[in-house]
Order: sequence, then structure tokens, then C-alpha cells
Amino acid sequence: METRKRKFPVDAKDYKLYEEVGEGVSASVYRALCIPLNEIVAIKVLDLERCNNDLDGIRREVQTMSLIDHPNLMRAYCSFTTGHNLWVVMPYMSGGSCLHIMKSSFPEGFEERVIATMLREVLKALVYLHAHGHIHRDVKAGNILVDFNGSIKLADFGVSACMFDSGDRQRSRNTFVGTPCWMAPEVMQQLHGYDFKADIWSFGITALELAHGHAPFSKHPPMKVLLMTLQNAPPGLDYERDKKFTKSFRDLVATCLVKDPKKRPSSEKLLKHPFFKHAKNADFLQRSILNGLYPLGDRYRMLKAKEADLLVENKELYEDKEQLSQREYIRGISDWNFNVDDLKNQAALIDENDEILDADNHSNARSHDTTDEIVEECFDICDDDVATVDNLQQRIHTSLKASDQETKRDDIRPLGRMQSSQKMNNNASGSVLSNNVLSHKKLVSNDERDHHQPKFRIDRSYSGPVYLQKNNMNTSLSVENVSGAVVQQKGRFKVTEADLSSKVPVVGPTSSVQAASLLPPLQSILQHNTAQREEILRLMEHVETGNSDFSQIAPTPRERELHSQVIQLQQSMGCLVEQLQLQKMINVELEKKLSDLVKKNSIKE
Ligand SMILES: Nc1ncnc2c1ncn2[C@@H]1O[C@H](COP(=O)(O)OP(=O)(O)OP(=O)(O)O)[C@@H](O)[C@H]1O
Repeated sequence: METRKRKFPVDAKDYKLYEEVGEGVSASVYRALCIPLNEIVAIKVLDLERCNNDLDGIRREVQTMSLIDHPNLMRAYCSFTTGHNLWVVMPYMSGGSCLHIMKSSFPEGFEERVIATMLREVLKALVYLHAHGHIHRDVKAGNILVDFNGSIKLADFGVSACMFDSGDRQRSRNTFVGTPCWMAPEVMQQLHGYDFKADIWSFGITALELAHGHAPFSKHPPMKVLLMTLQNAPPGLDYERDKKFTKSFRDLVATCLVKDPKKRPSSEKLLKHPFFKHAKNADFLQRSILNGLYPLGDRYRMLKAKEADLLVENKELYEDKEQLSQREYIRGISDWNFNVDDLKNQAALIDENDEILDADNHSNARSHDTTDEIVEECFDICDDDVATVDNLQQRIHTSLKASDQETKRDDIRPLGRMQSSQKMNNNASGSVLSNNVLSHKKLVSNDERDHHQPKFRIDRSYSGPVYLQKNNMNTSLSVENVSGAVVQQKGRFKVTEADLSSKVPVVGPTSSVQAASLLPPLQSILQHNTAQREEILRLMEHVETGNSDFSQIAPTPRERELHSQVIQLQQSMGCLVEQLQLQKMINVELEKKLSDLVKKNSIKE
């Protein structure tokens, strides 16, 4: 509190940057010294050139961070630009994130009292945020920070939204934002928007993450995560496997992870849950999880090196997985549209054993929704209350172009905080290193940070929160839309509605007329595309089975149907040609008669 009364300077030369202690999709975080105040702080450095179209989001984050005033929420002391970077100065949390701590010392998750203590603090932060009209939208272990004394702060307002906003920001609540594993079903469905109850779902997922060391479904590619979240019964604590946890913990998780947001409790009500009777104080946390830990910078470097080593050691395995996941991802992206059949196939890929054995997903009973219903709910563009023209265009063009673009990418699994090396660890809920940890980063100042540069350079992967954004220039995946504007994916895997800044019209009855007029040509393109795709798959299958004689391929029913249509058309064309010739002859006859009559008349005259 004392430090908050002091005025933090807004000039880079008043700070001395030390080692890097964390990295997210959009920023690097450094330990630093505020020279005039002789105070250790954390500075989040955002490269504005790299997120030039996400300025709105950044502005929102900084604004939220400077306005909030709660001991369990990360507050910004000040922020300023230096060169093309934005520096956000904030309290330094020397324990790092809960994800950091788990990765370093508790790979199987924390004990229940520790979890209760952490979660109660997070919940207090959510009560405050919700009461002030904010939805955090990215609650997860990676965003729960621990200080040297065991105190807890919820951080990262990069994707938060204000429920009282009107206009563009209000619209953001109809966008698809979050990190797939932690994302509430209603956020994925994009049907009726969502509210603060989305944070309660993520809170429940975070509880499981802290209990197991990873989030449910974290080993699966994002499309599978989406389908599993929508299709399967909610994940929970298992009676058998999670015997060590109390009934009240199981009940807390079950209370949060209810698919119908209306049936989830508010954060305030949840705070009264008996589970929190197990919660202790900050001292307890400090003793239980921070004792014996290396300084944050060292831990961060060690984990980084470990992941990089794993990456090298398992290159072969990694490559296999990479190829597999590329295929999965491409299929996911290209079917982010209307290809219902293929989505169903993809859903079928979630093999039953997976589900039965999946340690994360203890409740295997499927909910009553069929894949058809889910896919329609999620992706059906005919729905009156969804599609905007832009949305349709984006989806169609994502479908047509994404595969091409995606094959050029290094890392294609957009799971939360997941990066290349992490894919070797199926049970990881995310790398402690954010997606670009192993990538080359432009340093901002202070030479002393150079020796902390990573040895391995890997392109930024697609992890972290998910939302679709237009006109974003920092991307590895660009998709042209019909009007020629560029729809892009960057950093956080972005896949749905339009960017706030792009002023996409709000979906409503008026735009549905426009959308409806686009449907027939779009559907025809889609059909055409699907037919071509089927044909290619069939040919590929044929070639794979070693048969190169294409004349031997038996025609499909569709081909036979088309063939008979062609014959019919040829026949009717023949008839028409004959009729035309007949008419021509009659015409010639008539002309002849006419000219005879004209001649006779002129003779008489
Ligand atoms: N104040 C702080 N003190 C210590 N470590 C911090 C602090 N703020 C952030 N970190 C570390 O840096 C990491 C990245 O920070 P942050 O989550 O704010 O970045 P981001 O780019 O917004 O991340 P995300 O990928 O979740 O959007 C955190 O996960 C945490 O480990």
C-alpha cells in the first residue's frame, strides 16, 4: 500500500531492467529496479509494433490495471511508451505464477489446503471484478501470481471485458475469447453472448488444473477441446482417482462446471462454499509452496532450458507429433465452418478409450446433445441470431485458405500456453514458458538482459486465449475475406467474431437479410468445395493403396448421378439442335414464300 502512494516515474531511464521472469503471448515480463524509489518492480514490456492492431486490447488491459484497487488483483503502478514498446510497471511477484510453481515443484498438483487457500484469494478478486462489471475471461493457473510472502494476485487483463460497456466493447462479449481448455461452453458456442458466469467455469477448470497439475483435455488439440467441452459431460474430480480430495472439493468443482451458466453460482455465492473452510493464510502458502524455491528468474531459465532440451532430445517424436497435430489442426481450422460431416468425423476421432481412460475427464457419460446439434449450435450459419456477413465471409475463407497457410507454420496447436516443446508432455496444461518463450525477442534496453536470450528459436505458437481479430498485421496465419480485408490469427489463437476495432455490424434481424442473400452462393461454393475434397481424398486413398491406374477407380454414386445427368443434358441438347434446324428450314421456306408474294404483287402493280 505504501508504494502505491509513491509516484512511479514514467521514463525508461529511471528503471534498470534485470532478468526476464515470464513471457506471455503479447509481452515479456522483467524484474526491474525503479531507481529513484529504490524499489524492485516487474515491468511488462509489450512490443506495440507486434500488436499494432490489438491496441484496443492493450489499452483496455492497462486501463483496467490502473483503475482496479483490490489486494488480490494485479495493479499497474504506471505505464508509458518507450520507442515502440509499452512498459507497464507493477508489483513484482517473486513466487511467479502458480503454473510456474507447479511446473518446478508440484508437477502432480497441489494439496487441497493449498488449493483452497489460492482459490479463495482468486475468488475474492473475481467478486470484486464482477461487482465492478468486469469479466476476467482468462482465469487460469498461469495468471495467478504468488508473492514472496504467499499473497496471491490475479493478473492479466489482456482479454477482460466490461459488462457495462456499450458499443464495441459490449460486443466483445459476443466474441470467442479465452483459452480453449479453460473456456466455458457458452463462450465457445457464441450464441447468446456470455457474462461473468464464464469466469466461474474457468475457475472450476483452474481448480482441476491446480489439483492435477494440468487442465482437463490439455493433451488434445483445440478443436477436440472445443468438441469435448461441448459434447462431453463436464470434467470433475473422480471418486476413485481423486480419493485424496474431500467431498466438498468435488462439490465445488461440480458446482462451477455446470454447462448451463444460469445454474452456476455467482462468485459471491461461491465464496461461501464449505470448501473454503479448508483455506489457510498467506503464511501457510509461503511455507507450503515457496520454501526452497530458486529465485524466479533462475527457475524460469531452468524451465526454459529444460523445455528446449526436451525439444532437441525428442525431435523425432516431436516431428511425428507435429505432423499429426498439423493435420489435426488443419482439419480443425478448415472445418471451422460448415463442413458438418467432417466435424462429425473429427468428433469421432475422440476415441472412446481416450475418454474412458482420460484422467482428466472423469465423467464420461455423454450429455444428451448429439454431435449434429452441437455442430449446428456452434457453426450453423443459417441460425437467425448469429451470422453476420463478415462472419460468413471469414468462415468461408478461413475454410478455403487456412490449410495452405497453416502448413507453413512451425507450431499449430493453439492450446493454452502450449508451445512446441510442451507437446511432448501430453499432460501439460501449458508451458510455463509462454508460446514465444523460445522465440527470438527484440530486447528493449539494458544489455545485461542479452545473456538471458534463449538458445533455441522457435516461432511463436498459437496458444493462449482465443479470439478472432481482423486487420491484425502480426500474424502467421492470414486469411483473406471476400471484401479483400485480411482476417488474421496472431499470438492468441483467434477464430471467431470480428475485432472490436473493425466495426463489424452487430448481428441482428436487419443483417440477417443480407446474410440470407449470401447464403445460396456460399452454400454452392461449399458444396463444390466438399465435392472436390471428397474426390481428392478418394484419389489419395487410391494412390496410397498402390493403384495408379485411375481408370480402374469405381465411380462413386455422385459420379454416376452426375454422369447420367450429363447424358440427359447431351440428349436434350441434341433434341434442341434438331428443333432449331427444323425451325431454320421452316423459316427459309417462309422467307421464300414471302419473297414470291412480294414479287407477284410488284408485277401486278
Ligand atoms: N508482476 C509479475 N511478477 C512476476 N511475474 C510476473 C508478473 N507479471 C507477469 N509475470 C509472469 O509473466 C508471465 C506473462 O505475463 P502476462 O500473463 O501478463 O503476459 P501476457 O502476454 O498477457 O500473457 P497471456 O499469454 O496469458 O496473455 C506470467 O505468466 C507470469 O509468469
